[in-house]
Amino acid sequence: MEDREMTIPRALVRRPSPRLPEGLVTHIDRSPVDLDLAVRQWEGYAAALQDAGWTTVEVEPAEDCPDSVFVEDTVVVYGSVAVLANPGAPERRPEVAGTAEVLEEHGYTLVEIEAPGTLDGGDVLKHGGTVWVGVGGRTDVEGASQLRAHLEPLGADVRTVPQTRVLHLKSAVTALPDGTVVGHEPLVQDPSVWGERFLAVPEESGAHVVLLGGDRVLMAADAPRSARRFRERGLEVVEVDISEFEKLEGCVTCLSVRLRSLPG
Ligand SMILES: CN(C)C(=N)NCCC[C@H](N)C(=O)O
Repeated sequence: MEDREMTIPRALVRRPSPRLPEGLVTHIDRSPVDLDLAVRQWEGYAAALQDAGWTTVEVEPAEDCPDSVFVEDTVVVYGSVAVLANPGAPERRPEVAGTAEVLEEHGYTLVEIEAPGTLDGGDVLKHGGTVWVGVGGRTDVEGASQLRAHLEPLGADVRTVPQTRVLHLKSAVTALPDGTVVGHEPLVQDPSVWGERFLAVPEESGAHVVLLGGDRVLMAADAPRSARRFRERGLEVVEVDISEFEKLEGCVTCLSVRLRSLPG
């Protein structure tokens, strides 16, 4: 693999299904989703990635899968290995094939989480060589241990974290570029897992950041106080409105999979 290829920043995204409004809700009450607005918000999200220098790669849309826009849940990418998820919600399992296809075309080595283990990509937070896996919701102990078996030979330090208060681990916490783990405390099961590196943020959506490279982060527009704190820490914050996806327990992380080392 050439160095140039190692550094092309690309991100998988998947256009919303016309059935998006039927997407799953688990921890919140259902409210109507405006499909046209959702499509515009998705386009705005993809444009924000592109403006930040990312080439977006579209996974073939899965029209019959309401939650398929949340492409993050279908895979965990580590270097040139793609660990295909076995989503904890059976209705989401057909989403995985489309992600597998595009990653195979791009030269990734595919491995998979096999039943009876379950694992959703949204339960996996990576930073540096550490991989935290939220267990207790969509991801079970067996799924987490299969992930460990795939990633530890690659040098990852895989740690499990209890996770039941929200849908996914990354609904509760994500990491800033310097490795600070941000979370809205009422939703974080055990902040002591992260010790000194944990930073409480005042809004639920303030806990969700996508790292765009350097000091730039992408986050939802409905967490202005958290955004201000990040700016005070020297970060450049890009905000996008994703209200329609939040109605389905989605957040900014769920809508893409960043491929820093995509070969070819
Ligand atoms: C970090 N998060 C939250 C995610 N990666 N995924 C959100 C999936 C939402 C979907 N309605 C579902 O219930 O599966």
